[in-house]
Amino acid sequence: MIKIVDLHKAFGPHKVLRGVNLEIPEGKITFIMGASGTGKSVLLKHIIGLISPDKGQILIDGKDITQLSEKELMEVRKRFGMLFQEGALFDSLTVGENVAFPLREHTNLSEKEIRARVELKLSQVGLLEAIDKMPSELSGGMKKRVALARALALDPEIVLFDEPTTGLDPIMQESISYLIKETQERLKLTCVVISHDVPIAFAIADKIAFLYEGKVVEEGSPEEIKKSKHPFVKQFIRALPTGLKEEVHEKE
Ligand SMILES: Nc1ncnc2c1ncn2[C@@H]1O[C@H](COP(=O)(O)OP(=O)(O)OP(=O)(O)O)[C@@H](O)[C@H]1O
Repeated sequence: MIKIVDLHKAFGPHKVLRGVNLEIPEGKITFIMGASGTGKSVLLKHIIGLISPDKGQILIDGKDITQLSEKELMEVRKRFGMLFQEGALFDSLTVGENVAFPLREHTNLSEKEIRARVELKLSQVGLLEAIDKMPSELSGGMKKRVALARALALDPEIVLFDEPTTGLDPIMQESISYLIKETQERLKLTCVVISHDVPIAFAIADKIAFLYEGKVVEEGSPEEIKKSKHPFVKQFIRALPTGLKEEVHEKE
């Protein structure tokens, strides 16, 4: 289990996180939602120790990772898979080489073992046939699938997703969401997903937490969130178009 306790982070005068408290249950999908610029990505980066807080704790199985050395953090990070917003495949490497990349970086597996693992991970996302293709030959959704295969290459226990469906058409969004859900259930992963997508969160999340003004203001199952009385949460889940949502948000 990941427990975030009273987390504070400012960049200069800009206080982004102002006392975040959140429990992320093991073997479940937790969505972190909130308006643009509220600090969702900053929070995610704290969870893997890429940013250290001004105050507060991140407990992973009871151990506070904010107190670890860089070397100890590297060990903790081996338990994580990450799928960043831009997908970030290496354009000059084939799909197979992209998935092999973390295996070459972090393991001593033989070439034969790497090939077998890459084939397994690509077949888990339904893209084995693309193994020798270049990223430029793939659609946006296929790239996300490859990025997911790469995030799963090291058999992580915890996978962090930063907006996994952004930039995809609605059909592809749904397909990637169900792939995440199906993979999470099959591999019993702990998933943390940052997303703006309310229907997808309601469809696949076990838990949803809303970040607003630097704090978690609402958390619970999708059913509980639907009944939220918090004005921001109510507005957000009414799924107004983004521009409009920000206008309403500013007027508050
Ligand atoms: N390294 C940094 N230095 C200075 N400011 C930063 C840094 N990282 C993030 N910020 C600021 O922190 C705020 C929160 O950023 P963050 O990327 O976490 O937002 P977000 O909620 O993920 O937004 P979006 O939904 O648009 O991705 C922003 O105002 C951003 O400019």
